[in-house]
Parts: sequence; structure tokens; C-alpha cells
Amino acid sequence: MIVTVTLNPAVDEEYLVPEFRPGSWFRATSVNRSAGGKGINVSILLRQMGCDSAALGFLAGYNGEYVRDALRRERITTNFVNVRGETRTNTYVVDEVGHVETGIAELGPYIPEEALSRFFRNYERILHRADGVVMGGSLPPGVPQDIFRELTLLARRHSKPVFIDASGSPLLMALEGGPTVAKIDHRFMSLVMGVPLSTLDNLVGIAQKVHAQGVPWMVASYRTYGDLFSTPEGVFIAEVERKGIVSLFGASDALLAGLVLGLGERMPAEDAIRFAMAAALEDAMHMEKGVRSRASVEQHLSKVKLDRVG
Ligand SMILES: O=P(O)(O)OC[C@@]1(O)O[C@H](CO)[C@@H](O)[C@@H]1O
Repeated sequence: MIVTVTLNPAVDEEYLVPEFRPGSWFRATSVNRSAGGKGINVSILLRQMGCDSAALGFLAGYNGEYVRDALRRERITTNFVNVRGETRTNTYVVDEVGHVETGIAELGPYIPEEALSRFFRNYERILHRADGVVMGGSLPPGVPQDIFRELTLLARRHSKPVFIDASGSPLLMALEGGPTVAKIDHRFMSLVMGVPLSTLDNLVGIAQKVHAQGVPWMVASYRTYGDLFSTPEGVFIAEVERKGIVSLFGASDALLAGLVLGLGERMPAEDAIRFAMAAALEDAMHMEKGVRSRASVEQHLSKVKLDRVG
């Protein structure tokens, strides 16, 4: 069982608005409403691929009930702390098939100290039963910036692998905790580390600095339909073709879910990367987030182009 942590869940509203541009009045040709936030997306994806998880974090108000219901309908164990206010709504406009051009994320509800303590108690209670922990996304107001580091350290104390997908200073501090896999915001890291992103070597240089902090795997975007995976078994660039891609929204969560599953099954790095990319591709081939099944992911394995670059 995998524990996923989403401190700032969301109801995602995706509007398909052909030829969208700011400053005019449009009618959406379709709207997708779904439970969101990175950990929650990973929980749903894992379930779709046949893997159990428990989702933790904070929920509030009507949107919170919507998210909890969506997870229960997928038969995912939920252990959220209720807080006052309202879980945020994140709005996305897809202006042409294949591109999420515009997104607006709300801040999320304030998390009081007492709710934080309850969350930590829930987390520690469930850790011993977990096969791994996935955490990521933004922090709502009131949550300390070092929370991912603390959660990572606690998981490591129980010898559980940690997968993190975050940005900004919460990510920088999380790296100090030594997660197993860090999916990084490479543009932010290049600024912080003062390494320009102009060449592949520079990106690999960033990976080496990340590894030096005790993080064995680093994943970063590389070109629109590709990612760089720097692993203990080598550095790889994995790419898929543009053909068949309808919406990239949520595809990076599918990549992470695929990696969690692959590494959980002790696949060699190359196989786990192929599986992760196939999951991302399967997700991107539909307007709705998610994959149909593990078998549907496996159908795409042969479409992943993998190059060893280091
Ligand atoms: O604002 P955050 O927490 O960084 O990201 C939130 C979010 O964009 O991430 C998911 C896609 O990865 C969406 O479900 C959700 O709306």
C-alpha cells in the first residue's frame, strides 16, 4: 500500500475553449470536473493500475466532500483532516486539443496548528503499513515550508521510499531529507543553483548536485514530450511521439504513479522508466485525467524511445 500526501487538494475544472484568448467572451465546448492535487491524482492512477493506496492531507467544505467522495468511489482509503473554509478550485483552459494554455490555482484554506498536529499523527500511524510515500504539490497557508523534509525524514526512519514532486523552497528543503525520487522543477533548480539550462550537460550537472544530497533518482522535464531520468543505473532521456496526445494535463502525475509502481515491483531502471512514460502517454491520450488500466499502459511500452546519455 502506498501513502499519498496532498496538503492542498483541489477540484480541477478543465474547460475546452477553442481559440481561447484573454479579454473576450467564450463558450466552453466541454468541461471536465475531477478531484485533483498531485498526491490524489497519483492515488487514483495507482488504483486504475491495480495498486492500493491511502490518501492523506486536508479537506474543507463542499469541494472537500466532492474530493472525498471521488476517492471513495475509486475505493481508495482516505484519511484527511477536515479544516474550516473550502478546498480550492483550480481552473484550466485548454485552448486547442493537446495544450493546457492557461491555469488559475487558488490558494487553499488556512491550516491551523491543531489540524497540522492531527495530520502528523495520522501520517505516523499509517507509515508502518506503507510500502512507500508519494508527496507533492503546493502548500496551503499555515503549513510550514519544511514540511516535506519532515515527512521525508519520518518515512526514512521507517525505511520507506519517498517520491516527491514539488517546487520552490519546500522542494529544496525536501531534498535535504533524502527522498528516493525527486521530480524537480528544473527551471527553478537552474535559477537556485546558478546553472543555466542551455545544454543537456547542465541539466545532468543539476542532477549530480541533487544526487550529492542523497537523492538517488532525479526526474526533470526535457523537451515537450520527453523527460530526463538520472538514476543509479545511468542517465536516460525518454521520449514519446506527439501522435495521439490530446491533453498533457495530469500526465506528469501518471509518470510518477508509473515510476512508483515500477520501482515498487523492483523493475530495473530502464523498465521502470519505460513503464512511467507509457503511463504518462496513456494519460495524455484522453481529455480526462487518468489511465484505463495497467494493460492499456503496457500497450504503449514499445512507443517509448529511451536513450542512455550517461
Ligand atoms: O498547485 P499545485 O498543488 O502545485 O498543483 C495542483 C495541480 O495543478 O496539480 C495537479 C496536476 O499535476 C492538478 O490536479 C492540480 O490542480
